[in-house]
Amino acid sequence: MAERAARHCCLGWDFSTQQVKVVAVDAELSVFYEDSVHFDRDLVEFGTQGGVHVHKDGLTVTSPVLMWVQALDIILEKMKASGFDFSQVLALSGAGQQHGSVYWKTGASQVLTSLSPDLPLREQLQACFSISNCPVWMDSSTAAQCRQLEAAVGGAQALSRLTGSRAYERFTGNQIAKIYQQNPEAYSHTERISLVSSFAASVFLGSYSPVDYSDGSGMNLLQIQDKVWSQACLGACAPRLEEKLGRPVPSCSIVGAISSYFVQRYGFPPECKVVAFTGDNPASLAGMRLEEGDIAVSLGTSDTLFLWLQEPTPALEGHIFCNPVDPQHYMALLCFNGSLMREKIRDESASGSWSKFSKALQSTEMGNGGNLGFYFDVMEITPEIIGRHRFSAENHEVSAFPQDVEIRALIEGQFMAKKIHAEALGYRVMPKTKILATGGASHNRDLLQVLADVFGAPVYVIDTANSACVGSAYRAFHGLAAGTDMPFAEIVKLAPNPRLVATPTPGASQVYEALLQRYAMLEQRILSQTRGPPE
Ligand SMILES: Nc1ncnc2c1ncn2[C@@H]1O[C@H](COP(=O)(O)OP(=O)(O)O)[C@@H](O)[C@H]1O
Ligand SMILES: O=C(CO)[C@@H](O)[C@H](O)COP(=O)(O)O
Repeated sequence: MAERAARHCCLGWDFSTQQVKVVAVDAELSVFYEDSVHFDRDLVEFGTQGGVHVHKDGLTVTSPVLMWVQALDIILEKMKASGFDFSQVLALSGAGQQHGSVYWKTGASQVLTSLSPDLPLREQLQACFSISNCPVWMDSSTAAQCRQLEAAVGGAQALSRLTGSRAYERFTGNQIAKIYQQNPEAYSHTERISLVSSFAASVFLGSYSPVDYSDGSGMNLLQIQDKVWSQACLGACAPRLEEKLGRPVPSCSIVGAISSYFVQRYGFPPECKVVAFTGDNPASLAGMRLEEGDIAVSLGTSDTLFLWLQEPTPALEGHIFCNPVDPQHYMALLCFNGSLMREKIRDESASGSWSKFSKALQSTEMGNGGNLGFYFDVMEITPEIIGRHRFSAENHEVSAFPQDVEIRALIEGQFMAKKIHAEALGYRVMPKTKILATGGASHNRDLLQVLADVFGAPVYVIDTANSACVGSAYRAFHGLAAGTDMPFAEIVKLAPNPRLVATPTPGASQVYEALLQRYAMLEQRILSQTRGPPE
């Protein structure tokens, strides 16, 4: 058999809600290997749906930490079986679903540093966690802790100025506060708290990895301008929290060399560097190489919309994070529920088939004959609305739509909400605006056509929908150049340009101008009905 040519590369990982994914990117920035392990399908023994367990209260949402560990075992074994040459890996980095937290039990660091290469990780790490089911970003059970945190720092606006966001239920500080209040024993037996991103980095390092500034901005604990933990926030959440979190680091830091476990078991070179892992949205920003004026839309388990910002402008809606590739800058992010609702409507109205779902989008007209819908089976994040609400062209609430109309109402509604809330943050579509789409649903061209029509801007994709993985591999290359002051844009200048996949249909702006106004008005109507009169 011909010898495979050596191909130096960096690996990019993504520990997202529904799967663990990896890509290998070579020195010319070409992706030459991609793999994934899907939690529901490949790890059925954990019994997750969409990668999570929704608890009886409908608010608490967790994922088993050992499922993530075992997924890593499986994907590495798959790579080995395919003949992947680990000896060529110069560096690796990765991403994690944001806000989720992992609780390492006292003594776990000892286990991490002395893993035997003869055994899988799952067998050796199973006693290492004081909480086996980790709170994840879909959890909305910490309203009480959010109010406590805001009160402690002088209100929602003050917290937003400090940490980039008002208190959000899914943000890690509030989740830690709940664990401390409801399970103080487990909290006191915890020696380290990681984000999903820094947990994954810790496994590769064989010791605790610090949290990076960008993912750390999703905790309601980090002062985003000073890049230090806020003592007021730490104190409001739980005692001795600073020592359990460790010191945060710039996102492009090399946090160490890979653990000898991976060298001996898989053949990584001992000098392979681990670059700080970050959140999946910050990693996607890196993978999509955003430019000023562009807007990125990630259509994954969650839908997110993000922008590069020079200056932070924290508000009561949306989030400001430290920028993952430029320590002087920031990014804005809005988060919405995404694919799980699309899948539900696909199952109900398109017999579970994406191609029938697409046909419904093709056979219905822009503007849907004036029919509008809001579909939130679980509490929406931006804004907080629950339930399904359908309106006729005359703004009368109706109980059902024909199947095709239902599908278009869902997709137009999801995209109109994104445009309205991005504009509330000050974003404006400009003549040179590009929309960069990524995530699993960006495979669907009919869906991207609606996105182009609603926003009135062209939609582009990069060659893989896994921008968080690709961005992680790019960040690993950037980490290798640390110390040379090489800007990230210089590192990725050879990367393939995004491809145009949809341009606005003529007449779209007239149709959606009116519809957007109605959507915003109806959204306010639903909000005032569900929230009741102002206090
Ligand atoms: N053709 C398609 N049309 C619409 N959605 C799709 C299509 N193919 C996959 N998806 C959606 O992509 C989702 C997974 O997206 P992905 O970005 O990989 O998720 P995550 O990174 O959050 O685990 C699936 O839940 C599925 O609903
Ligand atoms: O909560 C947020 C962002 O604030 C989510 O975007 C999570 O980061 C989950 O990401 P996916 O698994 O959907 O990519």
